[in-house]
Amino acid sequence: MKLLEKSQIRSWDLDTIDHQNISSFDLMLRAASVFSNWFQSLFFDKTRTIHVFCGMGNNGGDGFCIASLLAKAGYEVNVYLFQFNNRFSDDNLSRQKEVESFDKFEKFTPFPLEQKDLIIDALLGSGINGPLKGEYLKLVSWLNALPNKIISIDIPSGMDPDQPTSGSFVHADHVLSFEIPKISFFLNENSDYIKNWDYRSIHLNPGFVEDLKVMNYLIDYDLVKSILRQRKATENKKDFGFAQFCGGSPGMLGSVILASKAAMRCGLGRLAVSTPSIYHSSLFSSCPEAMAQADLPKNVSNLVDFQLVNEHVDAIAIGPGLSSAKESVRYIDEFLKANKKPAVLDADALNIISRNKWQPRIGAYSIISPHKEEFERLFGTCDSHYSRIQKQIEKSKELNIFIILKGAHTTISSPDGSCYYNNTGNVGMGTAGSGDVLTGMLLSFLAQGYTPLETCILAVYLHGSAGDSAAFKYGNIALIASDIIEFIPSVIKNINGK
Ligand SMILES: NC(=O)C1=CN([C@@H]2O[C@H](COP(=O)(O)OP(=O)(O)OC[C@H]3O[C@@H](n4cnc5c(N)ncnc54)[C@H](OP(=O)(O)O)[C@@H]3O)[C@@H](O)[C@H]2O)[C@@H](O)CC1
Ligand SMILES: [K+]
Repeated sequence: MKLLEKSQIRSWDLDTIDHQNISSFDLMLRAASVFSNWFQSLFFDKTRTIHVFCGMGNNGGDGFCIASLLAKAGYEVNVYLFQFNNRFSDDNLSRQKEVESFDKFEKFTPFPLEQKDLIIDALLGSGINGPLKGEYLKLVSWLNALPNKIISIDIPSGMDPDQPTSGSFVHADHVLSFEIPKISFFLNENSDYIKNWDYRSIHLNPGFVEDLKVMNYLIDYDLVKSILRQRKATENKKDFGFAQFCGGSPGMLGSVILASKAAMRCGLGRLAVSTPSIYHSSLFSSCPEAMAQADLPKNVSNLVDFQLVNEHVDAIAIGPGLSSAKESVRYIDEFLKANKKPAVLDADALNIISRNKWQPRIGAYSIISPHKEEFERLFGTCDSHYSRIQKQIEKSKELNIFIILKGAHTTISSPDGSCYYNNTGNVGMGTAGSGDVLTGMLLSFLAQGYTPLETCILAVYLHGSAGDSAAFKYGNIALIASDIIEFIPSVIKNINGK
């Protein structure tokens, strides 16, 4: 799904008014009806009073319109207008006439509310320009200290739709965004405050967004479904890719097993594993589907000759459990020199690259999947998660690589400067081996012939979804990496139908 910046949302709004021959006044009614239906499906108990807090722009106009619809639906509704200057939007002024009465505040003073009552936040929407000022600040601090449930229209008031908010904003319990979610819903800076959000279409002109160039996307079910291929009955294992996984070192076998199993569960045809031979029997007992790489003449510490590998495999993943021993450094050096195949680099491969400043040697269109610490070792420290994402995009362009920055909302950056936000996954996945499972999934899709971008999208989304299913069964405290693998089959089957 395309994620639009606030200026683009505004243009979409105007384009719809133009193309659908609808007035902005009527478009507001459409949005208010959508909100009101959604609200009634969630909060059907009509014994609680609803307090609608309206600002002076169109978000406030939505508030008046929604208050009138909810009153007609039988709710007890109180409306408040916060008029901190004289610049009303036209539609706001018109919609004020639809409610029987409202209290007006030119300066904010606190007033009592019953704890069980609900608050609808219609103070400010996507028209925000800069941090909250003056009376709004006092009002929002008061709202945030109340025990009442707050439901925001379009966006929590004060929140910047495109980037982290430098001031304060309403800490909403629920948000209904119009048409599409806002970019800022996926920023780590906001994740403690934006838990229950949803979006509903208000039927803005679809043609506008089809042609619109955007730099931000949300990875959603429809996108993943459109990428995941159906198999033909006549295909066989040779059609599903041959992958090479290189990793493991003394004491570090687990990552090899987790990655291998995850790779096979994502539909890989054949998998060869390069790992020290002392581990081959353990690997076979845990993942009999994998082949272990025999000792080859030029092996470094029982690893593999990349020139030779390149002739046979469709993709390589390298790094998990490799250690940063001298032999592993030589191994990565060899790999960077010789590899010609689509590749995934993770864990110790990234640590070795950052220590030796080999970043410019990473092959074009490779995928790297660092977590925050690995990322900062590679590219330097950042003072916020948002600035880390900006650097991620910049480095993808500069190095011509795909970067998966793992975290609460994993982001994928592509060499063309676009950024994909993921919304699956949970805190329970921050556990040993979870990243190895992702590496195995990436390797699998890459070897099956998906493009690097498709590979990143599929693996990141499905990894998070499998983690969500695992957390549903085991809880996010008990969840371990093997549980994620347990649920890969069902999440793929749910999407692909096969
Ligand atoms: N997209 C769509 O298709 C549709 C959108 N719709 C709705 O329109 C909403 C957008 O409406 P909008 O553009 O009128 O702006 P809005 O958010 O009400 O804010 C403007 C007010 O905020 C004030 N203000 C600004 N910054 C401030 C600050 N830092 N601190 C304090 N005040 C600040 C500003 O004051 P001023 O700058 O004039 O001093 C002005 O009074 C959108 O969110 C959605 O709800 C639907 O009705 C129909 C379909
Ligand atoms: K709002």
